[in-house]
Amino acid sequence: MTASTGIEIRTIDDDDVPAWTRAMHTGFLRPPVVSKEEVEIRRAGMDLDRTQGAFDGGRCVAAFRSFAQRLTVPGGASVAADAVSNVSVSPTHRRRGLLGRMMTNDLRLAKERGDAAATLIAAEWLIYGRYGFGPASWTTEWEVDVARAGLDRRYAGPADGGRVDFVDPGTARELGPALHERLRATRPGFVDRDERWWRRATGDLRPAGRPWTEPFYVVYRAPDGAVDGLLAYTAQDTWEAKRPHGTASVLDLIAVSTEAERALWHFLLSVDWITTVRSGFRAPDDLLPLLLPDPRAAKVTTHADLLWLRPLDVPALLEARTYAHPGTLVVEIADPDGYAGGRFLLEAGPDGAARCAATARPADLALGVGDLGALYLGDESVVRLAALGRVAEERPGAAARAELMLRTARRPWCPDVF
Ligand SMILES: CC(=O)SCCNC(=O)CCNC(=O)[C@H](O)C(C)(C)COP(=O)(O)OP(=O)(O)OC[C@H]1O[C@@H](n2cnc3c(N)ncnc32)[C@H](O)[C@@H]1OP(=O)(O)O
Repeated sequence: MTASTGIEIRTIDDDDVPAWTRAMHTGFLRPPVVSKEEVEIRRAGMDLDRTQGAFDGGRCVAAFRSFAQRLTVPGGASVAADAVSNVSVSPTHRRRGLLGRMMTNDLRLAKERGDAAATLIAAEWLIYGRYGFGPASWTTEWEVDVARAGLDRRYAGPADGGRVDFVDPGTARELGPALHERLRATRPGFVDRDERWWRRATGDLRPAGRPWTEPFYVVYRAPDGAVDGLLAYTAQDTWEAKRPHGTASVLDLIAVSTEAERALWHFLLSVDWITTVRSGFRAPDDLLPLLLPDPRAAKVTTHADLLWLRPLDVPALLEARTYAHPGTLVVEIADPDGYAGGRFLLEAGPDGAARCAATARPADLALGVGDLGALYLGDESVVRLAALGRVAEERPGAAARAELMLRTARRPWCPDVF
């Protein structure tokens, strides 16, 4: 095995973008071809100061980049996060520490910038724990057997006076951002979507070399005319022995009210010729199964971790969110990388707001920084981690108390893969 010492890691410049993109494709098992058009599209979305490449004798063999992100936390505030993406090391150069070197550089700069946390969507479970990331939100995908669901097949639209309409991609691009912002302000785990996100999702920016299938876009308007829901889906038209066996796959379904959510799911589940609906990656406690008369018609096809979170500033993080129960807690955080370690006093008031600062008081709980990442959005159970020996209960009863404070009524959900 060759050491990584002869390999230069540096931020890239404009001339490196084609080679960097090729290196990324190589690690992601995509054909190692890069068109001029793809370079232009990618370049426009990259912050070169935050884009690293590894170069072996001038050849780019690894890619890594990060970007500024807002992450919604329990209570609806958002924190500045360092979103890590496009991590790819060529198979010829794997396991020589290249990812480790690029991650170290990136986290150091994120800490210097004052980001509260780093985030990523992990390709594999075993990669990122060593860098202090923990799985902070999970996702579930269902496949609904429409015939079994028991919904009224005579459905002719929302009964609440609202309406459901198809819109063209341009209208989806116009209406989507404001709707998403309304939802993002209420749902922990959501991350911001920029203009590029909407342009890509609506076919206005198409990465070269990958086929584009125009989705159907549907909006739900409440009785007062407000756009409260947006659905994007593709459909596959399949027949067997003169019987329709179509599948609809949800790309995005965002809604700010139960009525909107119900209307959009009911609409999709009543489209003629569609016998199977794939939900896409939803929150594990999504309403979908329980909207069906027979929830067993919705079969779980994926249940997995999605958003991983690496705390960088514990007081900033713990003060940004709210708490379901008032209380005080002293947590001792171990962070071998030195960014977020220490002992902190968290004091949550009856209004849910909290103060947090370093303290010399004895710890109630001791845990690693990655486990704080897993607990932060309220999804993981302190008691469960204590049972596993990952949270040490230094004061009897502290785990149960922390559980009451940290858990959220609805589970956090990140609908975006970045
Ligand atoms: C946020 C994202 O973009 S997720 C996408 C990640 N990319 C991919 O999965 C694409 C295919 N894989 C790759 O590109 C690479 O193998 C990477 C990026 C996963 C790892 O890069 P490498 O440069 O090989 O990692 P590096 O050598 O720094 O590994 C550091 C440690 O992590 C371990 N590790 C790295 N990847 C994995 C893995 N997939 N599974 C288990 N352990 C891993 C290494 O064994 C090493 O452990 P050690 O220090 O105990 O020996």
